[in-house]
Amino acid sequence: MKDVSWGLIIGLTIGVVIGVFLATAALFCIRFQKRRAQIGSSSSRRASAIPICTNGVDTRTELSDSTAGQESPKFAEEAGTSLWLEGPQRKNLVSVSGIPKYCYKDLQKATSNFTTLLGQGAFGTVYRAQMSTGETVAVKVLATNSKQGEKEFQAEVLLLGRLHHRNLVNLVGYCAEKGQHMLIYEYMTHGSLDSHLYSEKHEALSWEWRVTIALDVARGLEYLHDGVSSHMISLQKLTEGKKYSKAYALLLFFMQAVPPVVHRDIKSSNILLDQSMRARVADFGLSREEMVSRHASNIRGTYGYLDPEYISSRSFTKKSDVYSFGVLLFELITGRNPQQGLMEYVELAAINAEGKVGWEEIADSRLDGIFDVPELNDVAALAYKCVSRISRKRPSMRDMVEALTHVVKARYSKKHHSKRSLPITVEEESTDQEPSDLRPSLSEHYRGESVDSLSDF
Ligand SMILES: Nc1ncnc2c1ncn2[C@@H]1O[C@H](COP(=O)(O)OP(=O)(O)OP(=O)(O)O)[C@@H](O)[C@H]1O
Repeated sequence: MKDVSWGLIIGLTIGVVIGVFLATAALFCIRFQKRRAQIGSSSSRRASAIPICTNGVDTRTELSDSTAGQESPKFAEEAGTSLWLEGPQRKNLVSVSGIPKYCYKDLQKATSNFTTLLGQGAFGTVYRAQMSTGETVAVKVLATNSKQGEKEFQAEVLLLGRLHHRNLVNLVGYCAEKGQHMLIYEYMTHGSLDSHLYSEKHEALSWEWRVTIALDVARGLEYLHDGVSSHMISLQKLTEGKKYSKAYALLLFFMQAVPPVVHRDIKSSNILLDQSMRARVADFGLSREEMVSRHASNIRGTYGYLDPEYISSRSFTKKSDVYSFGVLLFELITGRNPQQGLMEYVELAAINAEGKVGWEEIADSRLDGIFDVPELNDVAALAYKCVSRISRKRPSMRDMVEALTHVVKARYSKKHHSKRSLPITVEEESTDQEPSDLRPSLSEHYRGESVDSLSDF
């Protein structure tokens, strides 16, 4: 009798759970269809029609502007939902991943037959493409000597397409035709950070802007390292203000959740600056089989930024990225190239600096002494923790986001101590939401320009 009633209870419970699950799934489908219809018909501020090749036939599909990034969550949602359920595309990898597939001939035309060269990297050649829709993108044509097969390429595209953050150079499409593999990225108007630090073509970046860039990079890396937990915050945001129902937000969350990604090649040439001079991490999520350091066999990465522990153990971890990030911070402070003895210079300065003070000695001469000394010391002390030889003593990227945010907030409150009328919107801050009033305004990214106004972008 006891057995029968237990069986009944278990049976009923399973029945109820399955029933609830099916009802919820049905609700999702209805909401998705509705949402898809809305997205399809909405004339989003940034939306543009991009020709997309599907099963060999050109179709036009709504796609948000690549520059939208995280400022507008529409891109991820549109890619994730509107394309995902497309009937005819269902069998196509493009529709499953939600990543638009571009036609070779369109890209050929948009790059004037691959002549609009932006540069050459370890993975291939990058071109600027002006699409017929008016959108500008960067096309990375992967080197044909790559050992990567079709499946690996598709897997890479699938992963990259799931990573979306405003401090990443997001993938907006791909092309696999005529034996070529291409990745299409958002176009970064202001080029790479290293050109701003070292090229006379650009004015020197102000100290304040350097800190802002550091915080941007920290946020991008934090997202890569703790992707899923960052999404927890996004989930919270999705449900805020009843923009989406909890169930719908939960589904979006699971569709976008990504495994942690270790970058493996953080360096100033992999930090690109967008039209607002906002820093974004590039070249993440790419398989790096070919990317072997010129200086040591089987070591992948770039000389000058390599974690010494990785060199000895051959095991690359998130903390190896933290090390490279520390080097990048010192690069921002000193304006010196890590491949030309930066860390030796830092180690010498560390003897005098005793950890927390005296780092101003190594400040970039292009700053002309215009920086807040305690702030520079704080950032240098943080950088020094990142480059600790013992990886477990290094902070996490989350710690770095917190610490750098604190530096910026302290600056803000110091500056506005006497101007109490301006509010500090501390609550605004989260891992993927920029507290815009903590950033110098656009006109202030070059050295010597006033940063009294903290106006929004
Ligand atoms: N999305 C983009 N927008 C604008 N310029 C870009 C973009 N992606 C790359 N570039 C430019 O193209 C050039 C080559 O970039 P790529 O990332 O392939 O190589 P790299 O970072 O210079 O070197 P490596 O591959 O060794 O890291 C660089 O000058 C870079 O600034």
